[in-house]
Amino acid sequence: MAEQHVIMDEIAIRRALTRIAHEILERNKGIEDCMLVGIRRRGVFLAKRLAQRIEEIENASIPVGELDVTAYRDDLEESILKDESPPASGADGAYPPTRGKRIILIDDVLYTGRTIRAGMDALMDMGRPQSIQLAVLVDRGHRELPIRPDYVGKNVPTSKLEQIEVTLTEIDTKDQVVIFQGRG
Ligand SMILES: O=P(O)(O)OC[C@H]1O[C@H](OP(=O)(O)OP(=O)(O)O)[C@H](O)[C@@H]1O
Ligand SMILES: O=c1cc[nH]c(=O)[nH]1
Repeated sequence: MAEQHVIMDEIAIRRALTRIAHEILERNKGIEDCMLVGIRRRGVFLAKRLAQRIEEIENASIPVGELDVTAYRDDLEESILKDESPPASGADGAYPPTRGKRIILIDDVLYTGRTIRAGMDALMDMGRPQSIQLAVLVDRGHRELPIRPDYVGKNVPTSKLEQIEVTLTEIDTKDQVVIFQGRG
């Protein structure tokens, strides 16, 4: 098995999310009209953790939505029909209203930017938001589209041969970010 290096442990992930929660509040001057939207799958858990921290800091709740970008990807042989799979849902399965919201889109890793492009298209199809901001736990560079994050847990310069893997306790054994040599 390829050698792995831990670049963020549980404590580092926790601190990064706490910092991002404060940055979101500072930039938006609170949470009015704000909504967190996590990209499935791990972005959703990060969004829920951020919502919890924001709630603790502000003593007010912020809506959380889930986004499945599969139908909007540009790397599928045959795109799944958009109306066959609903792109988004709230934490309780209901569609959250996105029109007019300041949306903070959340994902674990930002690489080429293609997932985020798909996410923005999905959001636009659901109703015109006031704005979209982007929060990621790790930015590893190598963008193929003009997309940049507003909030970053950790910038990790990488080669294209390396892989970043984020694991979260909600679905994995531990909270951790590792880097290893992949297939590029
Ligand atoms: O900027 P990009 O080049 O689009 O890469 C980033 C995406 O890649 C990963 O998802 P992946 O499709 O590998 O699936 P996973 O969530 O199951 O890991 C990651 O979770 C991001 O969503
Ligand atoms: O290294 C990478 C690239 C894209 N997505 C990941 O999760 N890791």
